[in-house]
Amino acid sequence: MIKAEKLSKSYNGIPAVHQLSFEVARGENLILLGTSGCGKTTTLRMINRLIEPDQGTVYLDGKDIREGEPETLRRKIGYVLQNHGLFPHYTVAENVEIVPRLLKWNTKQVQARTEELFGKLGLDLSLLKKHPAALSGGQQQRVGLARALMADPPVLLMDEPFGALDSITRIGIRKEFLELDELQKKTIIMVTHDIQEAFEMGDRICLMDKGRIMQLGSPEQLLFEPANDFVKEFLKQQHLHLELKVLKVRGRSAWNMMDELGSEALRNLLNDYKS
Ligand SMILES: Nc1ncnc2c1ncn2[C@@H]1O[C@H](COP(=O)(O)OP(=O)(O)OP(=O)(O)O)[C@@H](O)[C@H]1O
Repeated sequence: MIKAEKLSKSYNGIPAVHQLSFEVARGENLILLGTSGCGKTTTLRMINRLIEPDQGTVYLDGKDIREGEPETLRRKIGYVLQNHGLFPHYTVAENVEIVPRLLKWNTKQVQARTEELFGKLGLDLSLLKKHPAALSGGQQQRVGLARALMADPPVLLMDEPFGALDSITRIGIRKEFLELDELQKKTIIMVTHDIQEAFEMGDRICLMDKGRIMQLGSPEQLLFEPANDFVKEFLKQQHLHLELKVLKVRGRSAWNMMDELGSEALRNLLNDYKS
């Protein structure tokens, strides 16, 4: 569905992203994970042409994204910005109507889609008249998602979508996102620096450092088959917690997994639970 081929981007001669290549299958959730400044946002923004790469190509369904107009591309790709990215001087209604207005939907269509999405996202319709500042962080984030989903784009890019929320709200809203039917079939690329979040939400994780991919693989692969010392070190502190998360998320028998993977730490922990 999405293929990035040897993407590079420098700012003032300093490389931010270097020769990055990856593919994302239809319906897959790919997480771009890494510390601040490793090039996650630059990578994400090269996919919807908010940033043009110095080198390399992005393909959407086999077609070079530079071939059409950026606006046409962005209708196929929803974008949830860091800190919700709502326009502060627009009401909530005006914010969510931006793309439908561009697509010249009539008022009835806009209203029906807004009501549908607000229902699914647990947002009260009375919020439509308010300005973003009058909403809680969780509500703002949901409105940001609603705005990105209005035209039902097949691809969704999310840049630290939960970054501004406190940790309790964050866990709750993450769970809601995972269960939302609107997101089930979408191809999602999400940026985060939160390791737990990456392991909970990603089908695959692209761990980056200094503009390069350190490892791209399933959560299990990163945990149990780290490609290098960087990956090992990056996950070290939270390893046990992540092992349990992987088991829970994948819904597989912990004992089978343990035999397959032979993880000593997990074996000890499960033995503790058993006794
Ligand atoms: N417009 C710009 N001008 C100059 N340098 C930039 C610009 N945008 C990004 N950079 C630099 O490029 C590098 C990668 O930035 P990027 O925002 O892609 O990283 P990131 O991993 O998303 O970081 P964060 O998690 O902090 O958002 C950083 O060193 C950053 O300072």
